[in-house]
Amino acid sequence: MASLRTPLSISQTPLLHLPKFHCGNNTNTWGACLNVPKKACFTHKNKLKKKNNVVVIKNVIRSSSSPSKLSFEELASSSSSSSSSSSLYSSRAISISKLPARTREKADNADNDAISLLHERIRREHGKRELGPRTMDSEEADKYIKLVKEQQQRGLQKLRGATPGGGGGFSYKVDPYTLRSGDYVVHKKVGIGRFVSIKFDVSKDSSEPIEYVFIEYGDGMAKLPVKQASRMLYRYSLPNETKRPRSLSKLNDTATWEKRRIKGKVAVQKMVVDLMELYLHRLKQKRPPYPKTSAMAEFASQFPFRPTPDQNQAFMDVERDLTERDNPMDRLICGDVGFGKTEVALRAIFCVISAGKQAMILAPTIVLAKQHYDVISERFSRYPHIEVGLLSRFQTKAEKENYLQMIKHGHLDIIVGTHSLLGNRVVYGKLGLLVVDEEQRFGVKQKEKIASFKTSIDVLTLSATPIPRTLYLALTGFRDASLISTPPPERVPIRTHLSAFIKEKVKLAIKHELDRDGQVFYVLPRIKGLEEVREFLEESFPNIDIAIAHGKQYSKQLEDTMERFAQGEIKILICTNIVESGLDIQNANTIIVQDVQQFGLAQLYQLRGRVGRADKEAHAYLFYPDKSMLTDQALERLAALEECCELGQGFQLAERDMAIRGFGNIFGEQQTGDVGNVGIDLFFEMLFESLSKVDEHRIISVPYQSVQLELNINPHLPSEYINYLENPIEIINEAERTAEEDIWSLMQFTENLRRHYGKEPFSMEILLKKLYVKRMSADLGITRIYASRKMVVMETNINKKVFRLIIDSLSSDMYRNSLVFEDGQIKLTFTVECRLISFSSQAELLLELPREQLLNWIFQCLAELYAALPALIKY
Ligand SMILES: Nc1ncnc2c1ncn2[C@@H]1O[C@H](COP(=O)(O)OP(=O)(O)OP(=O)(O)O)[C@@H](O)[C@H]1O
Repeated sequence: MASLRTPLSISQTPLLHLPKFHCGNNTNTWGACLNVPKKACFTHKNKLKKKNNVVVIKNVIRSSSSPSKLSFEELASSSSSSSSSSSLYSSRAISISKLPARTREKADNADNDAISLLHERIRREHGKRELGPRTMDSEEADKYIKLVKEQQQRGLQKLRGATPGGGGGFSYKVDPYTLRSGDYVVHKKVGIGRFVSIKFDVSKDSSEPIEYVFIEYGDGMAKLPVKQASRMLYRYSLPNETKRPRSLSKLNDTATWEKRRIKGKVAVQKMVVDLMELYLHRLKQKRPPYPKTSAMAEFASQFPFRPTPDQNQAFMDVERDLTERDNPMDRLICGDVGFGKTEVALRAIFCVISAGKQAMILAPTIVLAKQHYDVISERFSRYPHIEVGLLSRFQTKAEKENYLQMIKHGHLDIIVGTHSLLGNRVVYGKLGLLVVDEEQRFGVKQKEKIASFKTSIDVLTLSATPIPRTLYLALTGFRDASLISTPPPERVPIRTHLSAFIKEKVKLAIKHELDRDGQVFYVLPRIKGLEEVREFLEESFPNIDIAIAHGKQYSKQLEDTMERFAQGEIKILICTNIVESGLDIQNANTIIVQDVQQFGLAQLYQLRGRVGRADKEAHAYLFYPDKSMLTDQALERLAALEECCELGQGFQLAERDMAIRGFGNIFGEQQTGDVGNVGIDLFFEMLFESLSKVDEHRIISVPYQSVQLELNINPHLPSEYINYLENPIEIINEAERTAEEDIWSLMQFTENLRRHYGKEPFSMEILLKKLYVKRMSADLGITRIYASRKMVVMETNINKKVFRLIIDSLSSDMYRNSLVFEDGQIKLTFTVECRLISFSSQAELLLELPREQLLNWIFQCLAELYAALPALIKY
């Protein structure tokens, strides 16, 4: 007892200043300061200098028979019996979890110990995302995974014509005859090389010459029979991408490539898991389903056309999202221009506002917003109680203010507008649905704002040329998507004419349209040339009404012009791409685009889609100034547009666009690096492989308490440390409790402990490691760990495929070579480690090994295995 209470020598060390504690009446105090010997491993030198507070540390009340050293178990178990005494000093003592929350800091002088390294690694490899308590049970997870897989299959089928029931129909391999000299190619077994040529050559065992593909590698030339090459070669980058690999692989060093390939595979797997978890997170947001009413059926029956089968499917999908699911909808309606997406949105709006909520329609341009407003007002005209409002810059300040008030107080049911609706000044009383038209045309900040809506309200996105990422998400099944791939009946493909600009051609085209009493769009990439065109056209067609429209016009003027064009008074509209998306004027069936090379592919596709929206044959004339002035990229784009002239080719076009612009646009920086490692086609093959196996790579954690660690280690904590801890029992209990919670809580606990008491003594480190081992085991589905002869055996619920993936994720060859999986057990053989720890005995080594060393070894091994977790779906 005396030793417990004897303060440590003052002369030996600088003062240890810890936060000031006030003691309860029954606690013994040691006085104002406590000095700790320098050699005591738990001192925290750097901290000492910084802190100025004076410390009052309480002593633990213990009976005189208390041992000077307590084992962890003894401490923990004494907690219940000593709870009364514990309460004596716990009322004001600081619990570790209540300490200042600078939890991400490292303990200054504990940087290089195994626990700190594990923390660093977990933060690096698991990202900032903290897993938190898992609320999803296996059954729920199964349901979602099934959903994702179904969507994935539907998406793939629709987008690429894959056969149902499998990923068939895909081939990422390249046809060698399409390669150009200098193209980078990837051979799955050898790595990245540069295509040289295809030439006839004689093989070793035949005199007949056959065709070979010659590929240059870092250390020589390889030749591959064409047949084999078409099975083994992938493109490194897309045909129009100029991306170069860092280096060429070497024929004599396939191991380096193999490592790179496996690294790529694991990265892809992690990406899939990330997407999956994001998706699941969204699915966990709840809102009550909307009621399904007869009024909805009545509203639907007022649609003047017979819906196409794809429209019907989209109606059903959306209705199901709203009325059957209890989490907010985030659905993409992908349909080519003019295929009838608007009606899908209108029915969703009806459903939501019938339940007393508001709906907001966000359009990329004011012209389009106005059109939506007109269409909605017309479609809802039989429901006079439904208030529709358009918020636009055409309004005066007072009008705007009035609208904002109406929105806020829920007096407007449907609000249409541009991005101004996303501003902070707009306060919604009871917003239930957001419809976003052409999301890709909004800026980054606006997209972020839109994304922030998605967790709380239903969002429906309409898109004709989906941005690559959207397309990709839809394709992978992580976003709900309905595809409208068939046009309304009687639609005729738009005839596209691409040529150099000739005034006569322009005149002829316009005359043809005017002769059939139609209207013409004349589009330029900039405002500057509009007047010049007007002069030319007024000269050519003196009796025809011609007007100019662009975004910089005085708002009222623009509104009037658009109105008059919609009414058919104006026959030729000379404009910028303000008419780009969504505008639906059925009588305008000729569009002329001058300086076509200055538009993006998706833009052009949209522009072309302004015509041919009824049953008349429509024409799109795309003029460039002179072919010699076009860049290769521009030519490629235009050729793509001319090729995709059939109805419904918007998706192919989006893909082409994606190829032209490069994959950096779809993936984040990290993924771009991963793509760079293995090349785009192999990356995609891996991606789809990983997606199709998303349900196989699941890890099912086990309860922490069910993990049996049969190592028989119960180290005793030195009495100095016990005394030094202001509340050892509570601290020890808290350690166990945080370990039981999750790894992040345990990490936080350890860091706080170190921050306040310095690096722990060896025996405490061992105790902590036991907790980490149990925590990591529980997360990895390991239920029992024991030593058997030369092995450590870990009984687990994982399957062979998961084990394979874990092994692929390991960064250390040593563990890769010493781990095997057999009959539900991961076995860690001793031989490799044996060298490391210089043990020579051959038999029963593990039993002879110091227990602490064995624990360290297991700790390190689990830390390695743990790095694979981000690549696994966790439940
Ligand atoms: N099933 C149908 N049969 C005939 N016409 C239809 C059908 N569905 C919609 N339409 C009409 O086709 C035109 C284009 O429809 P809508 O504006 O909904 O297309 P969209 O997919 O939104 O096109 P965009 O991407 O250009 O905005 C509209 O005039 C609409 O009334």
